[in-house]
Formats: sequence, structure tokens, C-alpha cells
Amino acid sequence: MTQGIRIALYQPDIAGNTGTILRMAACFGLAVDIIEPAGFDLSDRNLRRAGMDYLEMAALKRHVDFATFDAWRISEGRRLVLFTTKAALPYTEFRYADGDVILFGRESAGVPDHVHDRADARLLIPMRGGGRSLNLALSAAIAASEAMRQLG
Ligand SMILES: C[S@@+](CC[C@H](N)C(=O)[O-])C[C@H]1O[C@@H](n2cnc3c(N)ncnc32)[C@H](O)[C@@H]1O
Repeated sequence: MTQGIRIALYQPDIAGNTGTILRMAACFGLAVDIIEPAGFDLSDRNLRRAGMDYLEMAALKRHVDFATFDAWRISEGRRLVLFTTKAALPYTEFRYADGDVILFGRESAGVPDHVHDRADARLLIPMRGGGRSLNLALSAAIAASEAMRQLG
């Protein structure tokens, strides 16, 4: 039986990004983990605008904090794959596996060091044009596409 890959968001603070990711995840059949506290609540107007009726289709699990999320993830036997601008390994050179949880940092600050240290892998989306980082929802779409391409 397959577990499926999941998208996890660490303390997201822009509702529209989370709505966009929930819509994508619903369309692709992926589950989403939100690690609280988020900077908005699920009734947020911008979340609803970006997620539309796809929010009702989304397989969403909320975790009260990172420690709770991490304990749950380990109990499920899932690897933690962090996307971060601080990584060296390009995301296309990593072998994704069924059950992987693909984690993204918050828009304002990424993830703290203790979360970075918990990851089984840390991956970079190379940006040859420069710039500090990509938008969170775009990063999640790029990552999900590659993981799904590999896993079929
Ligand atoms: C807007 S970025 C966060 C920027 C934040 N100032 C930082 O230093 O991490 C939000 C999240 O998108 C993902 N991300 C954005 N650009 C990325 C890249 N080039 N490679 C890997 N992950 C990226 C990371 O998960 C990041 O934490």
C-alpha cells in the first residue's frame, strides 16, 4: 500500500499562498500539513479566494507545533525533505520516495535551525538569475511536479 507524498508548510504567514497550495494539492491528490502557528486562520478571506471550493476537497492536517508534527511524521515512518535556499543539492538530483513529507519554510523567514537540522534531505531550486528566493506556492508546485514525475 502506498502512503503518498505530502506537502508541509512551516508556520505559513500569507493566506493566499496557502490557499494556492491547497488548491494545487487537491488537484494533484496530495495531502497537506500545516505546522502552526500560521499567520491567519482558515476563515481568512484571502485563503478562501485563492483556494476557492478546492479547500473542501483538500486533505489537510494541522499540527499545533513542529514537535507534534515531527513526532507524528516519525511514527508514520516518513522522511522529511526540506526545500531551502540554504541547501546545495538541486531538487532534481534527489530520489524522492513514497511517503516523503516535503517541507517549506515560512514566507518571511524560512525555517529555524532546529527544523533545518531535523530534515533527512535539504534541497535547492537553483536560481540562475539571482534573487533571494522564489514565492512559497511556486516552490511547492515545482517540488510537487518533480516528486510526482519521479514516482509516476
Ligand atoms: C519566500 S521563501 C522564504 C524566504 C526566507 N527569507 C528564507 O530565507 O528562507 C519561502 C520558502 O519557499 C521555499 N523556497 C523559495 N525559494 C527556494 C529555492 N530557490 N530553493 C529551495 N526552496 C525555496 C523555501 O521552503 C522557503 O522557506
